[in-house]
Amino acid sequence: MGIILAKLWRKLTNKEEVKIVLVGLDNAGKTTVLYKLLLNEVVVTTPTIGSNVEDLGGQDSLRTTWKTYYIKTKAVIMVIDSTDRDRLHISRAELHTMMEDENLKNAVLLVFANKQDMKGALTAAQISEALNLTSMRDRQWHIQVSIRNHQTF
Ligand SMILES: Nc1nc2c(ncn2[C@@H]2O[C@H](COP(=O)(O)OP(=O)(O)OP(=O)(O)O)[C@@H](O)[C@H]2O)c(=O)[nH]1
Ligand SMILES: [Mg+2]
Repeated sequence: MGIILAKLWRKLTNKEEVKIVLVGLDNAGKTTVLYKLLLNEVVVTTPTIGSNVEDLGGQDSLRTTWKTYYIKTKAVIMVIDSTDRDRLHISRAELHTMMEDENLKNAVLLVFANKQDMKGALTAAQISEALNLTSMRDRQWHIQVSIRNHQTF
């Protein structure tokens, strides 16, 4: 995760400061991912690249606040609980609605298919299809599965 993001940041920013928002439904794993991310950032990223990471709460009532963070956002990371099949359609709706926001017109998108260590986790291809990622033709997007091993949890 750290390496991928470091590459993404470098590619995106050429060492400029970049704002990334981290979204996803409640329980997707955003705070967990952010914690891992910040540990990597302290060691690898901070000395060379400024960054501003926002982890936005995913509960239903909090999702309307997401858009207040979009201004000047260069990248969106949407964390998905890969076992949460029943709510993938909600993630899809939230994703497509948010990416229509004018402030996110040029933002790149990383879908992070989290909880791959859990039984019944959907694959990147299945999640990609459920989220209808291929419909986003003018968007630079990538889907990444988590590579966390089971012992971590
Ligand atoms: N097995 C497993 N559990 C995970 C993984 N990532 C997160 N979790 C667990 O999922 C639960 C929710 O994680 P959080 O990081 O709090 O989720 P969140 O997206 O920040 O949730 P909100 O703050 O409510 O929006 C916690 O119990 C985590 O330990 C993972 O990759 N595998
Ligand atoms: Mg959280």
